[in-house]
Amino acid sequence: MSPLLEVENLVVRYPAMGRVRAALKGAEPEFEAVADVSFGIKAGETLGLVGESGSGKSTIARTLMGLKRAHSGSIRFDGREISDASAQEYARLRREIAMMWQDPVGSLSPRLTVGALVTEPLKIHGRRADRRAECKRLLEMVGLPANFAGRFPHQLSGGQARRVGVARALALDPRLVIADEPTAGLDMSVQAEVLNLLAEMQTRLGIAILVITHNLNVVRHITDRMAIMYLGRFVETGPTERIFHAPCHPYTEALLSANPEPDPDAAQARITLSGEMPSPRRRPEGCEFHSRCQYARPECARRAPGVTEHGPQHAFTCHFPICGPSAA
Ligand SMILES: Nc1ncnc2c1ncn2[C@@H]1O[C@H](COP(=O)(O)OP(=O)(O)OP(=O)(O)O)[C@@H](O)[C@H]1O
Repeated sequence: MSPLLEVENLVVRYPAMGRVRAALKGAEPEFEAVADVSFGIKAGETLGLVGESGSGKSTIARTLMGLKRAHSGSIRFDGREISDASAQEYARLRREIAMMWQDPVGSLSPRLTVGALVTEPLKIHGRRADRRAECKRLLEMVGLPANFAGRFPHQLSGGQARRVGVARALALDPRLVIADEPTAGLDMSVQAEVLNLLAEMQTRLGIAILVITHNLNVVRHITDRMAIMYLGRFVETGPTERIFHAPCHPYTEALLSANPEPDPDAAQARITLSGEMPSPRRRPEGCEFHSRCQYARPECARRAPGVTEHGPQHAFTCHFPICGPSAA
């Protein structure tokens, strides 16, 4: 089955500073927030995008939604190139690609009722439907009683607001949902409820989901595959369970070790990364992770690593991986 979404060699740039200032300083006027990223997602599959703040996750989401233009590379949705789509075409595409924003209460208009919020996408896209019946159907689908339609966002708990966000995202029967930090700010028990809901929606509706998160528990709970981002690049990609069991990239190892684990032995093995992620405005020479890598050798500062395939759908970029010989 060919992927529903195929991204190839995507590069997204932002202005580094004012153009005149950049020219005066002899600096590059733009920098790459996303640098040569490729991935695909099939219908019914969930891909997790993980990385520290500033690694470029939201920029990928914004580019897929047509809110930011790609500098180069290709984005194909259902076989169609969409990276150069017009604003009108993107407006149509939003029926098929839905976004679940990070802050559900903040992203829901405070003056609209839940009923109006959930059915607003139908109105925007001129879809004829019995809105009251659609609202009931969507609320029931996400486990909320129909009488929630009369409530306002401030009357919802965090978990209920997240459910309304899911219902709204599903209103137009999308084929791809981009979920930005779907559990941020929720208690552990509510997080599990929301994740179960997403997993259930995916199985029931066969949609593809791209989950963007810092939270590795979220990734482990609902994704089939994961991509670890550092400075706008993927440093490791592969099946989620495989990476959790045997990561190859030292950055992945450090992220996994920092994940809260009930097992005290695992907690002792926590790796603390030195310093902060460098700025993509001034990329380090060689391997871009070398300044923070506990295994770095002189060669790492000199030469950027290429992509190494390590078994089915598993790949990484590191000169001295921690996973041993390829299991391909
Ligand atoms: N509008 C913008 N103009 C200039 N630089 C930007 C803009 N938006 C993001 N950046 C920069 O691009 C890089 C990637 O940012 P991005 O928000 O995509 O990262 P992220 O991984 O989603 O972070 P977070 O988890 O905090 O949302 C960062 O260096 C950020 O400072």
